[in-house]
Amino acid sequence: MFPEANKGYSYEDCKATADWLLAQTDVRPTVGIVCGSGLGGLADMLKDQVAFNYKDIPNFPQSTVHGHAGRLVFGTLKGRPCVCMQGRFHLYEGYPIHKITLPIRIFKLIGVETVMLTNAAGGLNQDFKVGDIMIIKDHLNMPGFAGINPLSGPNDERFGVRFPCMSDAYDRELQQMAMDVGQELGYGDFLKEGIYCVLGGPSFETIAESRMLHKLGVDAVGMSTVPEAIIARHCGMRVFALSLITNHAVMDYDSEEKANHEEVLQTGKQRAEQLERLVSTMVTKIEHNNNYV
Ligand SMILES: O=P(O)(O)O[C@@H]1C[C@H](O)[C@@H](CO)O1
Ligand SMILES: Nc1nc2[nH]cnc2c(=O)[nH]1
Repeated sequence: MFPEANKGYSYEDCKATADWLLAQTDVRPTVGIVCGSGLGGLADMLKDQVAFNYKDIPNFPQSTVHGHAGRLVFGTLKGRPCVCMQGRFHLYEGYPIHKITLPIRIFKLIGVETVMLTNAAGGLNQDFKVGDIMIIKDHLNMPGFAGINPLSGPNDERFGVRFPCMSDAYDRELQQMAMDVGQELGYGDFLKEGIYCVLGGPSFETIAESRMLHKLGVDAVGMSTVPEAIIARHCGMRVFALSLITNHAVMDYDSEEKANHEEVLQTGKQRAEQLERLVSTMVTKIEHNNNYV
């Protein structure tokens, strides 16, 4: 009934990868973090690290993008057991969507309860500045409009239901926590919230595309995160996501600005410290069983 290409990984495949990882480390993470472009420094915050190169993990794809190291790092963050993807996978790398999101199901099977996704994105909201951190409150899944959804194909109820709700994709308590922590840390001036739109990439947006997305109410545009959020919600994990606004999406034919990956990585470096502090402080406040203390 379903074409072979749409089948993805079976529950047993995912379990085999999860069991392989659990046999190599005593760390039992309840928080899983995904580092966006240029944001891999988040993984370096973990203490007592046990790290695996993606090429050594059964079933894992390889990172092909500059700024994505390709390591899965286990460790503790201020005493809390965490796992961190230092590098993620994107549709434009040529991977089928099921492969991109495989690590999120592995997170679930090793005991992760809360997923924290980070990305680099182009700002469409005219009030946003380069260097702003946007807490994602909702998304537009553009590839999904064309049927490219990580849940397409047969559904395995051991992960979740056939038709998962997405109106609560981004946990409101965690959004509030991020705002509170950001205020406490003095980040009020550059902490924003908004709607993220995923496109397939790798080409950046034309002016017409950026204008269209802006009219649709999109605040930031990127090439990731949404498939991961869908898979995480499908299997019942809480999701928090943020975008670092690394560049302005060009919306004016007179503009000299040109989006480029070097600028994206450079902005990541400039905001790395604050982003790391925001995420690590949040982790210390996320208690086992997803309570916010
Ligand atoms: O992995 P993220 O979404 O942070 O990466 C963004 C999108 C492209 O991969 C790249 C463009 O510079 O950054
Ligand atoms: N699609 C898209 N992805 C990005 N990642 C970082 N900046 C951008 C951008 O301007 N557009």
